[in-house]
Amino acid sequence: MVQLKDIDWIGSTVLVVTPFVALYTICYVPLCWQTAVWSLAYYYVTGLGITAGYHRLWSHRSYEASKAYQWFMAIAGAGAVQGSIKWWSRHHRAHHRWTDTDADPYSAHLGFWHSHFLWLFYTEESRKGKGKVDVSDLNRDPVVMWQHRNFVPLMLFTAFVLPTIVAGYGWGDWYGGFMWAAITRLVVVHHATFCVNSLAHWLGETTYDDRHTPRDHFLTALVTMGEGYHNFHHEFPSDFRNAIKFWQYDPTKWLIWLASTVGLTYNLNMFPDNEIQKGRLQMEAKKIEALKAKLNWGVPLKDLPSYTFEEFRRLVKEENRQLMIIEGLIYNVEEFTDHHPGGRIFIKSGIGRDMTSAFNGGVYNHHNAARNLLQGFRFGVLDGDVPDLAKSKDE
Ligand code: HEM
Repeated sequence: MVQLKDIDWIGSTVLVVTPFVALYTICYVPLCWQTAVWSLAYYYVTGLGITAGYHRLWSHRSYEASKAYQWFMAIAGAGAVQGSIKWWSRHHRAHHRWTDTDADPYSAHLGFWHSHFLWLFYTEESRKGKGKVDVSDLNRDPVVMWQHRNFVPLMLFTAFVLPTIVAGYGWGDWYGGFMWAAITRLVVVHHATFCVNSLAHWLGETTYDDRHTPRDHFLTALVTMGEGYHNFHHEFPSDFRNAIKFWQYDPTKWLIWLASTVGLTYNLNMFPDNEIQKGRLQMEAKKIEALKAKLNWGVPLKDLPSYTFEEFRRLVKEENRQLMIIEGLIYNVEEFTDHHPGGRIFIKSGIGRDMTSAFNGGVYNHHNAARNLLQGFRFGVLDGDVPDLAKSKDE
């Protein structure tokens, strides 16, 4: 049960109030084209600061980067108002290590809205002791520690002051700059990032592993700058990519790769393709097995009774059973005689005999359809050999 003292009142107020301000902006604040372009551009800058910087560089160390790139990402990410790199990465590593458990800060098992943003309402105190992870590398990182120490003024400047003064000095739209490029842009970046923890655990395919909730979906990728191939990401978190196909939307990967062509990023980590394909095929095989289980494949061989040839003949002669032998198995064709696509006569001629040769080309080489049908007619397993006289002739 959540107690009042467990609530982080400042963070919660910001999270609740900003969407209403954004709604007011959309309805009543005029938007000129320069501010529209700037808001969109700054949305990408701050969003990529989170996905390429906070997430793939610092939380997962999936690639390395020059100092200039690191400073840029640390400053850009601060403008997304999602805590410092150190704070963010600690929670994110806990999320990966303890996915879907009580120690997962944004466990999808606690509901869509909990994983989307309600988890942020709880104070640090109430989360203490849960999901411990190693962040010693971050503590040693000078860029990360500088950003952590100076986070509040840096965040206020990059999230609110910078977008406003660019629009103000640039084309005289101080009010629009603040309402659109600062507040509304921030709300969109917030909820886009939050979708990685909520939507990406609800919508789509479990392409590589279905033991946990992360899923792959194009729509989530679209709103999260490519982070929507989340099943892949949880399976191979050290890979700098989230999408591995060229046609899948992953602008974060494109940026990291582009930066590598001019030396700003390097050592881009990719999980061996052989292992990726293994995971994918295992899941495909599982899906096929589930589909197979829905079909009737006949009585399993191990459950069939055994009959000697003499017992088989007695059943045919004395009890008038419509049985024939094909490849060591006895089939009851009683119901099938009148439906045989090859005609009644051929089936009748096989009763009480071994028709292996005729069935397999001696008379007609049957297709898969016939072999599948046969499974439904299983009657028993033949114990021993068939006398030559009872075998079909090729005619
Ligand atoms: C229970 C056993 C059998 C089953 C389930 C079965 C099933 C079928 C099926 C589904 C076809 C359609 C084509 C295909 O799928 O290959 C077919 C065609 C045919 N079957 Fe059978 N069959 C059986 C036994 C036999 C036997 C013992 C003979 C011969 C002695 C025979 C002779 C033929 C011939 C000649 C055709 C071709 C018909 C045509 O296309 O004109 N079948 N059978």
